[in-house]
Amino acid sequence: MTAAAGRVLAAAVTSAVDVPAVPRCMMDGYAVRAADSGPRRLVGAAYPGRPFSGVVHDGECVRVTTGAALPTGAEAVLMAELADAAGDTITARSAVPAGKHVGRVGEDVAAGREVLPAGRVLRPQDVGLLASIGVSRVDVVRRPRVAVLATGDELLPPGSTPDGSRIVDSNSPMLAALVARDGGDCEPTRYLPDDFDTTHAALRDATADVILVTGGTSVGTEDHAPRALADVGELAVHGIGVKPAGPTGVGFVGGRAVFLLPGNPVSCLCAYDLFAGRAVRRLGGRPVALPYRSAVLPLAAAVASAVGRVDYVRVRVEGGGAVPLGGGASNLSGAVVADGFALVPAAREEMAAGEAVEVWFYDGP
Ligand SMILES: Nc1nc2c(c(=O)[nH]1)N[C@H]1C(S)=C(S)[C@@H](COP(=O)(O)OP(=O)(O)OC[C@H]3O[C@@H](n4cnc5c(N)ncnc54)[C@H](O)[C@@H]3O)O[C@H]1N2
Ligand code: MOO
Repeated sequence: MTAAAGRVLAAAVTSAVDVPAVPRCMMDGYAVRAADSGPRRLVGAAYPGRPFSGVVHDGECVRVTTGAALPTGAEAVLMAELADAAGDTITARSAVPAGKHVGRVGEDVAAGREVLPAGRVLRPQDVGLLASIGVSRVDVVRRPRVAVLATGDELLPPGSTPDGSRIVDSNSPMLAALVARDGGDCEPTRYLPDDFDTTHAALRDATADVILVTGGTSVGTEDHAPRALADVGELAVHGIGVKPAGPTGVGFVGGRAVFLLPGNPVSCLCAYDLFAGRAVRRLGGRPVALPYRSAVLPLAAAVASAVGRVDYVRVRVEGGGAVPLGGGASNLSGAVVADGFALVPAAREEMAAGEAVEVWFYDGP
């Protein structure tokens, strides 16, 4: 069942049983009849899993520990600290009303109650609760499989040292971490040279639910992905009013969603978060909205934008304000020092210092 934590429940779970199944003692002490007063004779003991087999009558009591089934006939538990024991005679220092320190049947979970709805992302305590009602297997939504096709003759796989004009692929490990966060599973990255036929074949042969292509999305002579996708499937969108991430493309091959993510690492991050991540989350049964907590903060400085374009602005939070950071789309360090990002709406040409802006925090929900 531990493996179910973090997964999305496919169907609601209803409890077939009461928890607890019997009235239980909530304190260490003595199980007594409430109407009874005066000294009581100790007639036995009950422990969790080892109930008292007799019946408690007036003038009697049974030693109990927390979690023991309340013995038949008993109505309350007298806490050990409130009792004086002299041999087998137990005297209460104060009255014990019926029901005192007794957990009722089904007080945790009543039989017939829906304990977890479909679509729930299972938390550790959910898994524990499922175990407590005797459920050892649940149906969960399959994790979407995601293929990453990293294009570029210049790329060296992670683990390499940058070598002159050859750079180390930073997009794939970042995407694998983003996909894992969103409940998907990335296949090992496929490295593709800047070549139309290879890109075309890789798109045609991919079997994953979602295909992420990084690099080669723009209009350069070596940018083959848009044409390859248009030829092998459908290029529904190419070029969006978002900066960075302008060359992003979206399409399909044989019913699989394909996202063309720009090679510049910050653009890749932005395009994944604003577009591809939604598909991964949706296919895995999770909420599609950005998985980031947000807060409305005043901008510490003006931000220039353009009408018709959404700007993805990395910000640091300082003194309660959002400080816009510079740094281009090719410099991932800008997104590393940022606490989060703000989006300048398409209708705005700029945002002024002091204006309230919604900041999405990279650190998560
Ligand atoms: N004439 C134009 N040139 C460019 C335009 C444009 O509209 N007209 N758009 C610019 C924008 S915006 C971006 S973003 C980039 C998009 O480039 P591509 O998606 O075609 O990506 P590449 O050219 O292959 O690479 C860009 C840049 O990113 C580096 N890169 C690529 N893959 C990775 C990776 N896996 N890990 C790390 N870095 C990677 C690559 O080496 C390049 O430096 O195009 C502009 N040009
Ligand atoms: O997507 Mo590009 O990053 O605007 O340079």
